[in-house]
Amino acid sequence: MSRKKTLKSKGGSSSSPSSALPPAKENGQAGAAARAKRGSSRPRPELPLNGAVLPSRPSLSSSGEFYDVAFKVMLVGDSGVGKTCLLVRFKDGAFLAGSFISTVGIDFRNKVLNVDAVKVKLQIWDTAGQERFRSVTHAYYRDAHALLLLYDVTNRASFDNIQAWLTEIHEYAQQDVVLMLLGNKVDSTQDRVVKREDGEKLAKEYGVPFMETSAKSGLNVDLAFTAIAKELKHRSMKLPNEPKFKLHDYVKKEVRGSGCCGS
Ligand SMILES: Nc1nc2c(ncn2[C@@H]2O[C@H](COP(=O)(O)OP(=O)(O)OP(=O)(O)O)[C@@H](O)[C@H]2O)c(=O)[nH]1
Ligand SMILES: [Mg+2]
Repeated sequence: MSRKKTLKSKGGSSSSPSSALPPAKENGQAGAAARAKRGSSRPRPELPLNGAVLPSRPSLSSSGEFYDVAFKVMLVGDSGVGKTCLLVRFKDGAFLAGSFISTVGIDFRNKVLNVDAVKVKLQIWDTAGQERFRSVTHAYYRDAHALLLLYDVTNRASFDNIQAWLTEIHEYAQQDVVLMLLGNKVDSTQDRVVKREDGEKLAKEYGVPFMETSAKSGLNVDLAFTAIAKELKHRSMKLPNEPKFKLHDYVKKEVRGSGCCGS
């Protein structure tokens, strides 16, 4: 993808609730991609854009779990950075070792988290990083409440492409989308080519929270999704006297380093 230094300003964000949400089955697969490819109707709306805030009347997800509020999170970044593995680690607590199977189009998984006694359902969309699927994923940005943007610390090009991804996000996503930068594969210490400080510097430049992760070891994986869930929950359900949740501060406090001593 081409690299652009400056972010383009967006010509007004649409907040129509005709959001791209999944078909009835719990873990969507090719159906969503096929629909997007056909350019026909996007997945059936299910949640309003600000989340389904119904604390007094919990909803039942298709997996049979109750939830109070639901949000859509998208994983984006170059092919091979570990988006699918990150999602599988978070959802199933396992690592997909072995040969790399690139995602085709788009896929999703649901997970319900307990955030301050509120059940938050995250509907997590795993996009294909390959350039040829870019037009498919563009169609889904608009309805995302949060984006996790990944690069691979063992692949310099994936880091260099972050600015281009940010340009794309600025162009297609909602202006107030919650964004977090993740440097994945920190377990591969021998192959690391992107220093933690480089990731921190870039994140600071763009004002986004940052952490390094490993889908293989599980480092910071739950934290990344929990932090997003907390931010979204607080945004949609803030009580009058409740202090504002500060995502940056929370991440700084909770993040674990990849070194020996959890620094
Ligand atoms: N060492 C290590 N390898 C990882 C990690 N995460 C993913 N991988 C490996 O990296 C390769 C790509 O992982 P995927 O999760 O499929 O990458 P992706 O970002 O989903 O790629 P696309 O679907 O093409 O966009 C696989 O061989 C994984 O086993 C990690 O944290 N550490
Ligand atoms: Mg994938």
